[in-house]
Amino acid sequence: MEENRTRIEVVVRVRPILPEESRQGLINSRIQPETDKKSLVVKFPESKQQKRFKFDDVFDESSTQEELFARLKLNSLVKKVVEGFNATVFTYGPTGSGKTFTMEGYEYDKGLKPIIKENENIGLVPRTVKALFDEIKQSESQVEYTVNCTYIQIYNENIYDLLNPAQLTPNSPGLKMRWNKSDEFYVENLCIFPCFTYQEALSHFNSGLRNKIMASHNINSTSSRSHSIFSLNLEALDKEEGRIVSSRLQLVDLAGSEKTAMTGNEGLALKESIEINKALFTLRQVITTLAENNEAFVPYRNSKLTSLLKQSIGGNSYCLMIACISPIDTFFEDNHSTLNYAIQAGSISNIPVQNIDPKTKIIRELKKEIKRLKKELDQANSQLDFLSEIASLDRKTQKSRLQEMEKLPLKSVHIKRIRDLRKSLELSTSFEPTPVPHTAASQSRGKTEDFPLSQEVLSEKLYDSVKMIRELMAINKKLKEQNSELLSSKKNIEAEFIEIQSENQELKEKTEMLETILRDQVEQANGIKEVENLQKEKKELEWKIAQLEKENKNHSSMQVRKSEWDWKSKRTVLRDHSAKPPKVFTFDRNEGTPINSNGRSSLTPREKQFRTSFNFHKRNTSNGLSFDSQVKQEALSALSNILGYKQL
Ligand SMILES: Nc1ncnc2c1ncn2[C@@H]1O[C@H](COP(=O)(O)OP(=O)(O)OP(=O)(O)O)[C@@H](O)[C@H]1O
Repeated sequence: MEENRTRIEVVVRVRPILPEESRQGLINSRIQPETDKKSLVVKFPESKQQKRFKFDDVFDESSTQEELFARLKLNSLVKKVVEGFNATVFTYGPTGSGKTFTMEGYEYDKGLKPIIKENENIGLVPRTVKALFDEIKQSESQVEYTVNCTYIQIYNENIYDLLNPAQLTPNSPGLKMRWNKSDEFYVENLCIFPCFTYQEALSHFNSGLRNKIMASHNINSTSSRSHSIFSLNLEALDKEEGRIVSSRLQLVDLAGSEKTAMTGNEGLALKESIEINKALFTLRQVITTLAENNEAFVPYRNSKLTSLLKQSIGGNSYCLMIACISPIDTFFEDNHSTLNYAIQAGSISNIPVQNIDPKTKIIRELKKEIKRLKKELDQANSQLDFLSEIASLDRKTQKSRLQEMEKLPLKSVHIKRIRDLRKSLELSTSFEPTPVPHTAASQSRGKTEDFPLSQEVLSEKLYDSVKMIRELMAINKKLKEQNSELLSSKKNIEAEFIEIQSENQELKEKTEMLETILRDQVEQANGIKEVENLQKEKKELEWKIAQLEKENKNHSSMQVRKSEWDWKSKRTVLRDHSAKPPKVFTFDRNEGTPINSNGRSSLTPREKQFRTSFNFHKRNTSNGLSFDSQVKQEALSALSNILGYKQL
C-alpha cells in the first residue's frame, strides 16, 4: 500500500459584489484579499483590530473561472485520480456566496432550470471532467480505462438519484445508504452511467442539474436546496501487468448555510433551511473534531452528507475545499465563520491510498520477483558457461577472459570469485610449470604456445567452480522456495478474501433480518397500544353501563313505589266515594297490576296496554336476563369483537 499523508488543501474565493447589491448601496469594508494571493485581512472596526487569514490560495473578486481552474492545479489532482487515488473537490460557504457558480458556472432561467452554454464562465465541474478524459487519453497504451458516473442530491436528509427521474417523485423516501467492508458508505441502487467521452459525462451532469431542487429567496434568487455530489468512478486495467486500479473523483456543491431571518424562508423552504443547517452543523463538528484531535470520535454518522464524505475529510482521499465568501458587510458574520472553519479544515490530514485490487497487487509482486529470479538464473548460467569455456582454454586466453568477466555487471560475490580465480591463475604462472607429457595434440599446437595450467591448479579451479555452482544452485533453490512461499501466501490471502466476503454477506443478511424484526416490533408495539386504548375504552363503557344500570334500578324502584302510591290513593278514593262495599285488591309484584278477588286483573285492556309499555324496563327477555342486562351484554360482546377476544 502506497501511503503519503497530506493536508486538505483550502482556498478562498471572494465573489464580486452583484449589480443588485450595488444598486442597494451595499459595500465591502471589512474583507480584503492581499496581493500575495495567499491571505486575506479581516477588519473588526468595533475593536479597531484586524486579523490575517492564510490559505493555500486566495481568489479575489476579479478572478475568472479559467484562472481559478488553472491556479487550483486541478490537472495534477486529476492525474492522481488516473493513477488510482480518490479525490474530492467541494465548495463551502453561506447561501449566495458563489458555490454553485464556482462548480457549474451556468445561468438559471426563471423556471430555475440551468441554461447550458459552454462559455468562459463554465465552472470547475465541466473543466475537471474534461481534464480527466484528456489525462486518460495521454496515459500508457497498455492501460485500459472504464469510466462511469453517478449524481446524487441530499435533500431534507434523503438521498435522491438525479440521474433517475423515476425515483424523484414527491413522496419518494429516497435511496438507502449502506456501509461496505472498506469502511465506506455508499448509496444503494444508484443508476451508474458508463462514459466513454468527456461529452457523455458532461451530458449526464447537465441532465442531473435539470433535476436538482432549486428555489429563490431574499438572498439568492437561484439557491440550491440540496447538497449535490457528482462522482466519476474509474477502473484502470494494465493489460501487461494484469493489474486493476480503481479510483473516484467526487465534485461536491454544498447547499449554503442560511439565516432564516435574512432569507425570509417559510413553510417548506424553512424546513429545507433547517435540514441544510443541520447537515452543515455536523460537517463543522467533523471538521472541528478532526482539526482538534485526530484520535477523538468523529460524528460522521450524524448526517448523510458527512457519512458520504467520510473518506474525503480525514480519510484516504486527496481533498480540496473551496470556501466561498459574499463580500458585502451584511454577511460579515457568516463570512468570518466560514474563514474560521476553512482554517480548521486546512489542518486536517488525509492519507491518500492507491486503490490497487488486492489480488492483482499480489500477482504484480510475484511477477516482479519471478523476473528478478530469472535474471539471476540467467547470470548464473552464463557464468557456468563461461567457467567451463575457460577451463578448456590456454592460460593466456584464460587470463584475458577472466579480466573481461570482472567487468560484467555481476553480483559482488561472483566478481570476487572471478578475481580470486584470476589471481590464482597469475600465481600459478610464477611457478615452474609441471612437466606435462607432450601429447599429439600439444605438439600440433606448436612450441610457441603458453603452458596450459598445471593439473594441481586446474583441479583447484575446478573445485572452486563446482563450489560456486553449488552456491548458485543453493541460491536458486532458496529463490524458488521464496517464490512458492509467495504463491502459497497469495492463495491464503485469496481464501481469506473469500471467507471475509461470505462473512460480510452473512452480516448483511443478519442486518436485514434485524431490520425486519425491528420493523415487526414497531408494528407490534403500535398494535399493543391500539389494544390498550380499546381496553381503556371498554372499561369506560363498562363503567357507564354500570352507572346506567344503577340509575335504572333506582328508577324502577321509584316506579314500583309510585304505582303503590297510585294504587293506595285509588283505593282511598274508592273507599270514600263508593256506596258499594269496598273491593279488596292485591298487588301483583311482578306486573305492578292490581288484581281482584277472582285473581283477574282489575284493569281495563287500555290500562293494561299502557302499563305494559310503561314498565318496559322490567320485561324479562328470552334468555332470562332483564332488558338492561341484555343491552349491557350486547355492548360488551360488541367491544370484545372489536378487541378480537371471544365473547365475555
Ligand atoms: N465569481 C462570480 N462572478 C459573477 N457572479 C457570481 C460569482 N459568484 C457568484 N455569482 C453570482 O452570485 C449569485 C449567487 O451565487 P450562487 O448561486 O453560486 O451562490 P451559492 O453559494 O451557490 O448559493 P446557495 O447556497 O444558495 O445555492 C448568482 O447569481 C451567481 O451568478
